[in-house]
Amino acid sequence: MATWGGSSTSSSPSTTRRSPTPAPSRPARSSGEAALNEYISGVRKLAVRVMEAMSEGLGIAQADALSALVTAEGSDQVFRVNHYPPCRALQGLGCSVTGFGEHTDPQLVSVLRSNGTSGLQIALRDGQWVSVPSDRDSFFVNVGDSLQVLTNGRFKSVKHRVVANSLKSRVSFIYFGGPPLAQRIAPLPQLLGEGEQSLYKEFTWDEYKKAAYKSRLGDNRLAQFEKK
Ligand SMILES: O=C(O)CCC(=O)C(=O)O
Ligand SMILES: [Fe+2]
Repeated sequence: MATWGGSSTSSSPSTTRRSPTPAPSRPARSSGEAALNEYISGVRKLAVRVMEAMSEGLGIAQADALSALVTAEGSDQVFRVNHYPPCRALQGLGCSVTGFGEHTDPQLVSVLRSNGTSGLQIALRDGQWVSVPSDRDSFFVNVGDSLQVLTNGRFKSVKHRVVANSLKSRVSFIYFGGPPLAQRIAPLPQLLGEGEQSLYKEFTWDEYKKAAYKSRLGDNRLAQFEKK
């Protein structure tokens, strides 16, 4: 299938930026950079709140049991801007072109906002694709593979993709909250019930990232770390 736009193609420039943690240590060089830093710090706070609510929902007494991994010194955070130009050739054809192929995000949590143009879809358990409403004032929070492991599968990383729009350009801004490279990714001990074993082999975030880069986007990257 053809791919249209997205962060990996040169036809539509996009930006991947590693965010300083927790806050920039030097003054911003421009008002644009200052605004970007402010935005990143805001969505990071949102990610922390969501992870705290998840801990609470899981009955974990320690509120920051999950969120501490994204606030930790050296946490691995990425901010990405994707641009999908309109694919006018599709108009009236009743078919679609992939903008960003199906995948799960490897980090703990992703916080996405778009310019209000539709295109993002998630896969339901039965494999059916459903569109995520393209409200520019809403945030879409996605569970990543690492959070699936930390919760021993209680939260699942959801497969998603982007389908190009025939009329409007789509721009998305995504904050990916990852742990420090040396962080061991394993189910939280306080979460495991009596006799409950981890569903996954042990690995660090660095090992998982390296394995993810070696795999293809659409591969089930967690599969090689699942205990058989
Ligand atoms: O651009 C989008 O809406 C989603 C992109 C995405 O899933 C990603 O960058 O991981
Ligand atoms: Fe993604």
